[in-house]
Amino acid sequence: MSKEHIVIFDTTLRDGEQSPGASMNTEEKIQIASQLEKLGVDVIEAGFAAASPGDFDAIARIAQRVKNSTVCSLARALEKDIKAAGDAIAAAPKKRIHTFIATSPIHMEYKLRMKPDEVIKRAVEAVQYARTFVDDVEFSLEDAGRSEMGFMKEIIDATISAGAGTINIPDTVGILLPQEVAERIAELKAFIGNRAIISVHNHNDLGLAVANSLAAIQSGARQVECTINGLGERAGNAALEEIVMALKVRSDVFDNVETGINTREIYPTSRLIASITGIEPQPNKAIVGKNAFAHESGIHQDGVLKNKQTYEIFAPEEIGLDVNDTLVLGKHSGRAAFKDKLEKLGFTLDEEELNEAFARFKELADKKKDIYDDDLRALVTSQMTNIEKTWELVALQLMDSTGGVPSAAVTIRKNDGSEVTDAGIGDGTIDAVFKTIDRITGYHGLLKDYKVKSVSQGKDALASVTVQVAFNDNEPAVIGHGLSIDTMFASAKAYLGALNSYISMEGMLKKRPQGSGCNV
Ligand SMILES: CC(=O)SCCNC(=O)CCNC(=O)[C@H](O)C(C)(C)COP(=O)(O)OP(=O)(O)OC[C@H]1O[C@@H](n2cnc3c(N)ncnc32)[C@H](O)[C@@H]1OP(=O)(O)O
Ligand SMILES: CC(C)C(=O)C(=O)O
Repeated sequence: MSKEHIVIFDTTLRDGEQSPGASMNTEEKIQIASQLEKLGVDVIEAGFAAASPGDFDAIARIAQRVKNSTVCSLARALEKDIKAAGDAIAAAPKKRIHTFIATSPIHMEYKLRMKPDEVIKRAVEAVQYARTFVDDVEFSLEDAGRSEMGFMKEIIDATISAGAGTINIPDTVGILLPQEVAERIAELKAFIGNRAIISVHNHNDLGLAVANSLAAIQSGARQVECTINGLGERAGNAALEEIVMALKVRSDVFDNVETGINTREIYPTSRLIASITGIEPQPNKAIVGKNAFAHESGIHQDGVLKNKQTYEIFAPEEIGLDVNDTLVLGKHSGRAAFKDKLEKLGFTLDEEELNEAFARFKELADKKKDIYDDDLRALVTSQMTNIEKTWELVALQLMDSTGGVPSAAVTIRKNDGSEVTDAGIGDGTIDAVFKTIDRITGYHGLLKDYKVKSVSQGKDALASVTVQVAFNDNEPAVIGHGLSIDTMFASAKAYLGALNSYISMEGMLKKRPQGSGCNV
């Protein structure tokens, strides 16, 4: 019996980016899109072209780069959004416009302030206009989970006739239970038949997004929208890795369907997203959490030592988690091993990028005894943020004593080659560093958030610092990342990263809510 294909529609770069703090810059998005293509996703929702010039640019560049997956942009049911989407994806060999409008009574009355008839008319016009750009148009009934069945059928009928090939039934607020999803999708499948592919897009507000997606597949949905690590607005979306592995591990139940996902790329993709967004999956997260294959208790360990299957329902290798990876990188490693390792971790670098990363790896290996995979991920992802370095940290000297006044001497280099040194005091050492940088650069930053985490293991672990700084009262905070084995050095780099990002986007900031800068 030939199996039916489940279209895996990844929206990490669109809905995933709607997770607070998950904004990614263009270079990072391109890297992620390439990895999603390697993972084998059918559709990459690369962003919302009308949202900002930065989003448009990222989608356009992904459209030029990605060859095997369909590149998609979201668009409201508005001419200007659809035009932006169509223009942004124009270069892609396979392209889709995804247009949507809300269909629930509460959204139509209070948010859109439109009558149901107007909503249908707008949806039809949107789909027809989208078809002037592409053959592949998806229409979503936003808040379908709270929409009336009769009205959904009416708008679905009209939009299929207007040219939509995929009809998406999102549970936008994550309110449905698996049984309800199963019944609703079965009824819509009977209504739609083979006129369009039924898709689902489930949010995780009650922790049911994956269960609901699987229930939908059992009722006839043939596209699932999902994100890596379950990122997404509020409590997130259905996690791609959980859906795909559930389909695979329980192929006895899902015996009539298959996906095109190369499951061995799941773990590298998850790590790439975590290191770029700084959002780690919770340790007990299914499939990709740090503890997903850890056996802590004696009885379990005993069982696993005798036969792994006593407590493991699939082998970690199936998701590309190589527990026996014996390739150890250190100061004596060469380019070949380095490149091979990066490829295993999901990075595809061109020659110039590889040379730069290799030089930085050697510098790190001189300072640090053990280089872990997470060190390499941090090293490469920080390099990918192609923000022009207007200011670069050269040296940092700190003085702090109990009861004394913390002070910092900072030397930074401007992009014209000139170096400036100054010293200042502050309420703490970090405050002293940031204030001194302000004095030298002439900017005044207000620190909104400061986070430090250890990237790998051991006393010489890399410190990764993320700051959010507002450089102007009227503008939102800018993100900066810094990486060093010294926490204060990493902090200064993160602050300069945010400043460099702010300077490079000064003109654009009024349109774009958040930037991301990185200094290593
Ligand atoms: C369920 C989802 O996840 S939908 C995707 C959500 N993602 C985003 O919103 C991220 C990108 N968004 C943005 O950058 C901005 O909201 C923009 C650029 C799209 C719009 O910005 P603004 O023009 O300032 O509008 P704002 O965001 O304040 O309000 C949204 C407007 O779109 C309207 N709208 C919402 N959905 C739709 C739709 N599907 N079709 C048509 N109009 C819509 C709202 O009714 C509201 O209109 P109003 O201003 O006439 O009341
Ligand atoms: C635009 C749609 C698909 C969406 O993100 C939602 O309804 O949650």
